[in-house]
Amino acid sequence: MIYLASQSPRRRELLEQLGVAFDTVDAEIHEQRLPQESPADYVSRVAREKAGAGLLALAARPDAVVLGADTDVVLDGEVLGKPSDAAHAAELLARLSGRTHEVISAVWLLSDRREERRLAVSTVRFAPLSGADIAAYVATGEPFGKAGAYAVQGRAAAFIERIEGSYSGVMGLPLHETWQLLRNFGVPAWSRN
Ligand SMILES: Cc1cn([C@H]2C[C@H](O)[C@@H](COP(=O)(O)OP(=O)(O)OP(=O)(O)O)O2)c(=O)[nH]c1=O
Repeated sequence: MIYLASQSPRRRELLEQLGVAFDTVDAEIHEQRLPQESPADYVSRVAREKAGAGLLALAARPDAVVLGADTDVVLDGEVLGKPSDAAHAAELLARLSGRTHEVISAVWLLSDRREERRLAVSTVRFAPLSGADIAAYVATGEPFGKAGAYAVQGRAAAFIERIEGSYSGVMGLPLHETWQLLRNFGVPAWSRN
């Protein structure tokens, strides 16, 4: 049985899109980048810790395969994270304005016998935004709970000139990479009715 170690409704929807039967498991972990840790290493570690916490919580089920994922926005080597309030959201969006940034998504599959990871790195180009654009977007409430203070699948689509990489990865779960991992673990996608 597959378990998604995530509270994110977006990840649930994305995994449903693959047609895989799964359940969710609670896996709250503390997310903090270590000194000297690269953004990709950080995102990967957090995703693995989520999956590991899920596996631990399911110790009673030896057949469990747990999926953990993490997504972050990286600009000039800095991990932007989620906005703490409206002013922080506006500040993050002003930094992304007119520039290209990276979105790193890591996905891990863990069982008590094996573990495997895939990473999806995408580049996203934002149009130059005015102060009014940013204020209007923050007022929608959409930036909250999102890495980099925007949602590609929401109204921020209006700001995005170009994406290269994995659209589902930018949303939070890179589906091609997830499908590859599931196959390697012997879980057929499209298995759900
Ligand atoms: C860049 C971007 C991020 N996001 C979201 C995806 C992730 O849910 C969130 C990044 O935070 P994460 O820490 O990756 O995930 P989460 O806290 O939402 O969920 P959980 O830890 O329970 O799995 O930002 C979008 O929805 N759209 C986007 O365009």
